Amino acid sequence: MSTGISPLARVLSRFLLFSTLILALSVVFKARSRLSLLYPSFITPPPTYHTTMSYTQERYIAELAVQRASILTQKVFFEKAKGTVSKDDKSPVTIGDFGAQALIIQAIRKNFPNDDIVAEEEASSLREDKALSAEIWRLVKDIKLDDAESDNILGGPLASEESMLDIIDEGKSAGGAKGRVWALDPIDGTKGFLRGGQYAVCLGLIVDGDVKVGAIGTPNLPVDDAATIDASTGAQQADSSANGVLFSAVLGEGATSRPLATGALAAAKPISMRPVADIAHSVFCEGVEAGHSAQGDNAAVAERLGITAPSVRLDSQAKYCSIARGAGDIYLRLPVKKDYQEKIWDHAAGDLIVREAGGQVTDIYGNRLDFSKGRTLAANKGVVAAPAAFQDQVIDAVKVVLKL
Ligand SMILES: Nc1ncnc2c1ncn2[C@@H]1O[C@H](COP(=O)(O)O)[C@@H](OP(=O)(O)O)[C@H]1O
Ligand SMILES: [Mg+2]
Ligand SMILES: [Mg+2]
Ligand SMILES: [Mg+2]
Repeated sequence: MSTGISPLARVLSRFLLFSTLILALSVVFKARSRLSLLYPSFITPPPTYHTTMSYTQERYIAELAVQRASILTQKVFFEKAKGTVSKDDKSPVTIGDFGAQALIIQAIRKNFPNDDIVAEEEASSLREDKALSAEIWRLVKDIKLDDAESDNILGGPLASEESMLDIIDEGKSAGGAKGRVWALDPIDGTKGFLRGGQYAVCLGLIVDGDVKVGAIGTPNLPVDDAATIDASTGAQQADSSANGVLFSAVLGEGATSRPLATGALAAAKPISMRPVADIAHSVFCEGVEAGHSAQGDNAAVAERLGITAPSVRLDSQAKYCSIARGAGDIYLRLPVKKDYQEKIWDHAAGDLIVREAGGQVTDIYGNRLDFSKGRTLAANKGVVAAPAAFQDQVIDAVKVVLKL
């Protein structure tokens, strides 16, 4: 049966419908583009403004994580659980190094799961040494901050011995010039730690090759920023016996120190390098270990600068922290071995803390440390840190002594 509509009428009506649709669409587009001249936001999404990131959360997590790991290192020291294994670079690796690395990586993973991590230690030797692994787990499993909320923020206790080993191995990133990379030295100055001297728990955040955040725990430095330095023991001497400091910095926002606490963070105060009128009256820091510290060359540089005060010898990034709060003025780390490449975890946090406290940090040629080259500072040799106004003068002396 016929419907009464001819095929021609059907084609015509479809054509009409189609052209009405096209017309309607063009009217809408015209109106939108006109409107967008007056109210761009009507069409275009509002522009996103890239303000300077404050890294508040990163600083907070770094400080808390370093604080919790420092509690472990102290526990390990006081229990005298000094089991060590040998590593390729012959530096002792202790229970504290592995345990602190696991605790800090867990905190980073919990809060910033997509970030890369470059950490000093790896778990392969532990997987072969079941007794050492079990001993580390015994000490790590109960470590927590007194403040439950803060501890929760870090992810609470680790789940198991096996997951602890896996977490330790999450610090194997290659680093480089792109993205967010945490540089972690769970115990810097392991030899100082074993001697009961200075050591530091160090964590830095590098974004696109630039250090943005640094946090360092120094459990054996006096809380008092103004404590005097005893050159013979290489440590600051405080009137009170309160030890344990947490330093931190964010690029462009200054450096602070606060007492290392066992729960929530203690109150922080700003720190800065002390004013130096004449470089000859300054004090310089250097490493204790002759294998890392060219003490003869350092002394020759000091002599050229007219410095007569004896050097202060400290292990670890406690040297950066000390000059950043005015306990000493210059840090000299001239190369001992020609081919040695400094590791990024030995410098990232300290470099930023000193610069934010009014200092300058360069290599022996006067070039800024370049954290974009991977796991090492492949583009630099040695380290020289000094009050910014005197950096050139110190570098000139270094160049003469090292015949650069
Ligand atoms: N030949 C060398 N030159 C410079 N630094 C070296 C070195 N051999 C090892 N180191 C590094 O020196 C760090 C200690 O520095 P300092 O002597 O200032 O305390 C060690 O960190 P760890 O103790 O974390 O292994 C290690 O990475
Ligand atoms: Mg080491
Ligand atoms: Mg180190
Ligand atoms: Mg270390």
